[in-house]
Amino acid sequence: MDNQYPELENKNAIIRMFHVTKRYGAQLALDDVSLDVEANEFLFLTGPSGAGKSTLLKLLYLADSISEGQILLKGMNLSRLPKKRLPFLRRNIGVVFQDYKLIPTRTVFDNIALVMEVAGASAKQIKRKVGYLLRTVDMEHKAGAFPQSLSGGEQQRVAVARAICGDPDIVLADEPTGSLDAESAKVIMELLFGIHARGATVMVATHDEALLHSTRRRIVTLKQGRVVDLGL
Ligand SMILES: Nc1ncnc2c1ncn2[C@@H]1O[C@H](COP(=O)(O)OP(=O)(O)OP(=O)(O)O)[C@@H](O)[C@H]1O
Repeated sequence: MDNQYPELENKNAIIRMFHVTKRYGAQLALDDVSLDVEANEFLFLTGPSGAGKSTLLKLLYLADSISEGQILLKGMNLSRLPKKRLPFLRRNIGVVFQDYKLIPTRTVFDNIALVMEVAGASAKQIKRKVGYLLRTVDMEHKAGAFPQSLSGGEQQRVAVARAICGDPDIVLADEPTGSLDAESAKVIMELLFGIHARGATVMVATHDEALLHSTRRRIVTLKQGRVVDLGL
């Protein structure tokens, strides 16, 4: 394992952040964040607007690079990862965004199938898996529809199916219920709890006070880029 901090060895952690700082120009988005996430944990990330929640998730799904510090994902140091290993690592991470980010020119079926297509799965494998996922998120009847014809809750159900299509070990969700009504939000959270129950590590960034009050799971709180409560 490419671990610069052997004194902090934690064999159960699937995500390890050590003194991570992220700057956008002069703006400090994350400030000396250290955080371990255990394999198969379900964890909430919260904090006021601008606290750094999206930035933290972005660093984990490799959409942005860190300014200082280290991140180990499944024991791999992201700063030292050869570029050719990036696609492999990305396939192990499913991402759900607040604004769904479905591809407008592809059908529901094809949006979900994309991850498997890229990974080189056969048409038969794709049909079986996407069919199963469509049933799981109760969207079988909309397989041929295009995203713009769906409600927000339906689009988010498709986005969750897409996120888990490649059987990722880690699912990162950034305000997945932020633009949904209470009933749709509940469905999305149940899907995420289901993914967790099947073995994935799940991190959910949210402002949703009702959700946070009703949970007994770990809540990590950020404020102005710093972790102010590890929720342990
Ligand atoms: N691409 C960027 N360029 C410049 N500044 C950025 C960029 N992305 C984020 N920031 C800044 O970094 C800080 C953290 O932003 P971030 O989006 O991570 O917060 P957040 O906790 O997710 O907020 P919200 O709950 O409003 O989504 C903010 O001050 C933001 O303005």
